[in-house]
Amino acid sequence: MVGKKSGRALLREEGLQRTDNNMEFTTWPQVNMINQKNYYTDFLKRDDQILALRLQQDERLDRRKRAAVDIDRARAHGVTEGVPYGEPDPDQEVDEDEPMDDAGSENYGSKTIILHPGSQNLRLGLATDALPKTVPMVIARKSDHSEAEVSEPKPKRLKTDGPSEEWFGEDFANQYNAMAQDFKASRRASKRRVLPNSRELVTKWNSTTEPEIISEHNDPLRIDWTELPAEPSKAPEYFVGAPALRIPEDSNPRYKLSWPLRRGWLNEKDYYSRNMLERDFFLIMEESIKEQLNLPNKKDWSQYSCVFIIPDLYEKVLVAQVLRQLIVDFGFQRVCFIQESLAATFGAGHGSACIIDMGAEKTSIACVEDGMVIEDSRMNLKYGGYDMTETFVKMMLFDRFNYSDFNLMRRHDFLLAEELKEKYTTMSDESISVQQFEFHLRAHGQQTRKYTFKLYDEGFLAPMGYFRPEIFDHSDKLVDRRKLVPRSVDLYDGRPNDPLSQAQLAVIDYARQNIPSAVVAAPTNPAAPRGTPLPAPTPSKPRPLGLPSHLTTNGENGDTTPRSSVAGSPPPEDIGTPQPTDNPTAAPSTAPDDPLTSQIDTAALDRTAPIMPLHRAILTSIEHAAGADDRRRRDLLGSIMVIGGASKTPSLGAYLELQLRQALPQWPKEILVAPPPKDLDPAILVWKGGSVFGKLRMTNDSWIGPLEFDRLGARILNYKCMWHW
Ligand SMILES: Nc1ncnc2c1ncn2[C@@H]1O[C@H](COP(=O)(O)OP(=O)(O)OP(=O)(O)O)[C@@H](O)[C@H]1O
Repeated sequence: MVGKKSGRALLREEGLQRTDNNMEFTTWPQVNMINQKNYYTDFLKRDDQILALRLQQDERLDRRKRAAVDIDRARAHGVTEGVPYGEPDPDQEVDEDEPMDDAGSENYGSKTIILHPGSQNLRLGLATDALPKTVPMVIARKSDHSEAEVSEPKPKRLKTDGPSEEWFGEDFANQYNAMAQDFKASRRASKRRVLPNSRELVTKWNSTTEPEIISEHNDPLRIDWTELPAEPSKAPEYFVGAPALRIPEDSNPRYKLSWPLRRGWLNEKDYYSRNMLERDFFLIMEESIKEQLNLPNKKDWSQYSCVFIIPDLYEKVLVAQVLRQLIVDFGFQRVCFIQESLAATFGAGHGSACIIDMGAEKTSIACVEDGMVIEDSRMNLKYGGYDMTETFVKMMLFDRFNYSDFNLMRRHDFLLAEELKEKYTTMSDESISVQQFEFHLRAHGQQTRKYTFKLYDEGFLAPMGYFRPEIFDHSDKLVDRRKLVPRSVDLYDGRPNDPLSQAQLAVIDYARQNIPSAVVAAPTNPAAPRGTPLPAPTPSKPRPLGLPSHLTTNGENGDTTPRSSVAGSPPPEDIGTPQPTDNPTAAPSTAPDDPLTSQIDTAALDRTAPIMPLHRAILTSIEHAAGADDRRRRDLLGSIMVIGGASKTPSLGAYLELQLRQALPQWPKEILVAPPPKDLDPAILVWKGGSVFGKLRMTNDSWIGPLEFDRLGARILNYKCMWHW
């Protein structure tokens, strides 16, 4: 047996046993292995070891002590005055969700500011206000040129000579004609009268009718342009909000307009430095609080709390920066965050709903149940009211609109386009026929021109773009994405950690397969021009509408196991940690053990604009929320609520309902699309929800104060968000 051991092993054994010189084998202290059976630690397992929870506990104790002192004082006062103190009923529980207005001597919400920034509009107000103030989310800064002088006209003309049918390229012409044909067919099918030459009537009239010139004193509705001092050097450095939009194009000095938020992201395309971009973003809010809420002195802001409303699929880097700004620079007493969809349910007073928020440049969809956003149902589609405006203008120009110089980059043209869209787009096909309208073009320093024009189906086909988004121009939606603002990554493993959902992955998958213009080439291949589609992904099997796409996203490998929620215990230092800015693509592209990110190259997320037809997206979101639970599916299908400014297009809800019913014929009676209750303006519903939230007692748990921020920085969000941060 001994002979079988190697000589070296024998020597080692012998050496270990030899103590004949009475010396230890090593002077290094020997640590014995811990017996795993008896091993125990409560490190980070008790609430009192977590600063955020400890402070919260202390605050509660303080409040109780103060209340006890108040009661003692009231009792003593009662004795001296001879009026007995009315003891509270000990059996009566305090309703944590009850608004705080009754809680103190002063009106609680009057010192809470609600901020909801959007791509086009910032909404802000005090929690006690019935309605928010709406400020265009734009800033004008002194510059050598106006924005229209330095950028190409919008809608983008691919060809400027030749007939207007060729201006926007063959793709647009084909899609527009196909939509018009389908519309004609559907009108015939529903027994509506269709005249064969309607479009010819429109193009003929528009191409031959000249505008009428109206002298300034005969124009009753002149624009109030923003006035500038006669001496250019005394002109203010910047203007914010509506006055910025009213600065004449030819002003001296020139001003250039910037929109720091685009498509719900920071606008990296129009800025050259992250500092400038963030400075403008916060400056618009700061000036608006000063002016609109009448709080000119920043020192007073320390008495105010702030509820900040963020998208459902937010970017951690931005939220972390907002927290820093609100606490450190604005000096608010405390700050809390709430997601848009959840705020919408608060505003509407519903516990559960499927919220479709159609804004200017993004449309978000999420299912909310019992006060929680269902994580895997969240979607953020990059189209909205602006895409519809642009498409409407394109369609009119295609049909020889007599104001052929239309350019949405010019301030007065942008405002005019918004006006025409609000007046003449509709999704009710009853009102479609060749009709004559007029508008006034009021440009600074020029006489007013009155145009008379004809419209046929353009006002119907433009909002149809939500259901056939190939017609929208997606070409510049991802230009310069991640140029300035890096993606958030986990501090420990360096993996991207912004929230993502199965529903959003399904959208990206759809866009890659079906909408080539939504996909841009990988930046690693410098030879490929922007806008070149990615190499075609493996073709997926056609997916019928309504089939749970969470079962088909992995479908390539036959894995049809439903995914569990993304939720899990947050990594301890999981904050919006930026990675180096100059190469986003340097991020580890897949996270093999994360079921979500392992499905897709995460760098590819930035190269695909999430685009999907609206009705299809809603069903996909609901499928991810409901899974195999039919009761939940039925509930969600019956509580679809369409909100946001772009949802105000007449009859959009009814048309959407029809599309959903056609897509899911097996659930005809369950599907219900409703506007917000009580005639609430759909554009301000989210803000309204934020104001309700700001007045709830329970929000006390999500407030973040300067002390907590000082100690933990943005990591505090791990403990203070109502959802998995
Ligand atoms: N009556 C109306 N009819 C059609 N569209 C409208 C109407 N009123 C406003 N809109 C559109 O609503 C959009 C603005 O909506 P909203 O203020 O909700 O957007 P936002 O919150 O600024 O943007 P986002 O959600 O994309 O960040 C604009 O495109 C505007 O043209």
